[in-house]
Amino acid sequence: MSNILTLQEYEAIAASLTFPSMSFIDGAFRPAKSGKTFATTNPATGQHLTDIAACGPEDVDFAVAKARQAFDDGRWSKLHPNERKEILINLSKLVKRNRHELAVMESLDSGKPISDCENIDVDEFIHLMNWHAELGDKIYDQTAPVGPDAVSMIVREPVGVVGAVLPWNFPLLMLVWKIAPALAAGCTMVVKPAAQTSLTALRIAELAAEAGLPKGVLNIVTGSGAEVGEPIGLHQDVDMVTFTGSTSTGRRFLRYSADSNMKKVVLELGGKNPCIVLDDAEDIDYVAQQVCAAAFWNMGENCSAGSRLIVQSGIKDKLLERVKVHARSWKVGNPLDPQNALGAMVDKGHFSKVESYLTKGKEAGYTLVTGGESIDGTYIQPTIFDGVQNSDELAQDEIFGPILSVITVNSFDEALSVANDTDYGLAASVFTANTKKALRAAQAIKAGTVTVNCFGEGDATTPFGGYKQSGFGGRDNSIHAHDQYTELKTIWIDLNDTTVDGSID
Ligand SMILES: NC(=O)C1=CN([C@@H]2O[C@H](COP(=O)(O)OP(=O)(O)OC[C@H]3O[C@@H](n4cnc5c(N)ncnc54)[C@H](O)[C@@H]3O)[C@@H](O)[C@H]2O)C=CC1
Ligand code: BAL
Repeated sequence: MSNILTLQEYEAIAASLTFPSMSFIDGAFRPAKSGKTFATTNPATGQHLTDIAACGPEDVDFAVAKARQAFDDGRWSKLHPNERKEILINLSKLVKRNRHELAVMESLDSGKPISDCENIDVDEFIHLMNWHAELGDKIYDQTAPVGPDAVSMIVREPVGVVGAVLPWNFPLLMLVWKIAPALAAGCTMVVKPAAQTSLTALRIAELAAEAGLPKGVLNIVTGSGAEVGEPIGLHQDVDMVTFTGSTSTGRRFLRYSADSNMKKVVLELGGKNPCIVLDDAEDIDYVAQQVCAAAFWNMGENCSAGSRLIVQSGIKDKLLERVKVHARSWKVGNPLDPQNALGAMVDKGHFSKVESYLTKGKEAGYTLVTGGESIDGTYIQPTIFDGVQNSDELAQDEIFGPILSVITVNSFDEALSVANDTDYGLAASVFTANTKKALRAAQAIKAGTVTVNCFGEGDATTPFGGYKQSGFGGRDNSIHAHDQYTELKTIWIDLNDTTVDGSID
């Protein structure tokens, strides 16, 4: 069943929305202790949406204290797993009930196309919250094979207070990737959404309270990276940080940990992901469609975007013809119009960054296959440059926009070597009719996810994260995400009936 409404219906919802504007700490909306605010605008129209609490270190201290109290007194961590499950499933139901409001809020705040907000961000939120809620009371601990004279239990315990620092490209999705497994494991949380896109996280916290989540368990602190992200990273009473964002900011979290309490750090970082198409790939039209999805989905504002097309010379011309046709069918414009597949870039700063690569591509003299223009200082056309060398800036930098670089290779081995010639290692796709080559490629490519004859990121059941400078310390999604929010404890019981003086009882 389609959840998509008409443009007019979305505009009516947009006109009726009230936007949350304060941080959510200890079960209540609160202004920043300093009283400061910052404006949040709709990147597609420039319309002012609301002023949001510009929190600082003192608000982080307050939120961490409340999360610590909520963890230590066991109101969540010691609740029966079954009861935690019920509350998280209630939250999932409430999101479903409010799905259109959340989808519109997400689209207005981020510039993302409404059809994606509905069919991906909101739908996945509902699914992932349910999936992890259901997992929470189905994970068994273990005993170790220690022989007849002892019993050794290996038990999982929630890590404690988890800080989550989020990006702006998938505000709802990255929120649920972090909070669903962490809450299901029994942790309490202090979450910092990206300053550009704080609205839906605040609304989710409100819905979580309505679902029965106890006070202090999920706290949302709004503000900048320097004023909120850094104090979370450096906090002595935060036990773990999970971060999704740029590799340079991820690096800082390792330093914050080293400079504070050696908190556990999990980083999901950038990518410059290869999409390999070999000469023997079948169904070229489908391959072209997938190449475009990899490059242009979410305006290319996607860590797993397939932004390097590594194509074997024998199939290249035929493939590019079809890729060009598909790229031109991706309509760009008003994010609230369900007909549009690409919306606005998230803000002016990011728009300028991406636009500068259009200029660089033209100045470098690459062949412009399609696109190449920005629109209204807001949108970027799906763009393809052919003739790029893998060592060039366009092929090495994470542009985070709808710009595809085409790199031509002459052999399978060259394709693999070019694919791995990057600092990143998040995702890759390979298209070939030869199963052995597909598996050899999947083994050889240093990336956390390799898809064969399709583009994708896996699903709730599969771990997501990176090799090399794309990730560190763990994986989002799947049972492995749950693991990262727990500590392993060994409990050893000696069964020998010996007393202190060595005699048998
Ligand atoms: N892997 C991914 O999913 C993402 C990658 N990026 C990449 O990063 C580039 C820059 O985008 P940004 O928004 O600047 O990314 P960023 O990595 O700086 O921002 C992500 C989060 O980190 C916070 N943050 C920023 N500086 C911080 C600091 N010093 N200490 C603690 N937290 C801090 C931000 O407020 C935001 O919540 C993009 O063009 C893109 O290439 C951006 C967002 C997501
Ligand atoms: N592609 C989902 C994760 C991310 O872009 O950050």
